[in-house]
Amino acid sequence: MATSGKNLSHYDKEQLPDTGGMRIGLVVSEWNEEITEALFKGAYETLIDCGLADDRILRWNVPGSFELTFGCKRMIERERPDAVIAIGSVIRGETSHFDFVCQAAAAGIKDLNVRQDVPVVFCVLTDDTIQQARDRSGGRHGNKGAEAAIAALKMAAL
Ligand SMILES: Nc1c(NC[C@H](O)[C@H](O)[C@H](O)CO)[nH]c(=O)[nH]c1=O
Ligand SMILES: CC(=O)[C@@H](O)COP(=O)(O)O
Repeated sequence: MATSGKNLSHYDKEQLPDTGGMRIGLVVSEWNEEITEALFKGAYETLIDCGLADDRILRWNVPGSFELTFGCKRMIERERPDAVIAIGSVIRGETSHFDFVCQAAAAGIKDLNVRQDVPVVFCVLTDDTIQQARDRSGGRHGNKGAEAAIAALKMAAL
């Protein structure tokens, strides 16, 4: 099912683990700030709605999606959160740079999940147009940040 077949913001709090005591980190890319701030808002509001206090939510920024892997790695080393959400927005331009940034971000975050024990959630939009990104960061398809927050809570409880 493609994103167009579901709303990224829908979740059932009854299906969630006990979030008491959890601490969730968010590493946010500054590229396409309109989109990444909307994704962060969706994730933050969902975490609060699911019972986390503001002081249990940690945010760091990185320049772009390519740097998400290092930012998540460094946050895990220094802060030991229960899970980390990597937030980015990659929008296709004129060259193949899009492909390399997307592949590096996905592979780096996957590798973090394989090589250490804090779950890292992939909240990186990879869109052909700004409209596609807007539709998935609080628009007609919901907010991938909300989806990522739910994934982070579930993974932190494993
Ligand atoms: N074009 C986009 C980028 N490019 C920047 C890279 O992520 C990286 O910061 C740079 O290559 C220096 O290492 N990043 C995004 O997140 N989104 C884009 O659309
Ligand atoms: C994803 C990118 O790096 C891209 O936005 C850069 O644009 P361009 O390929 O036109 O240099």
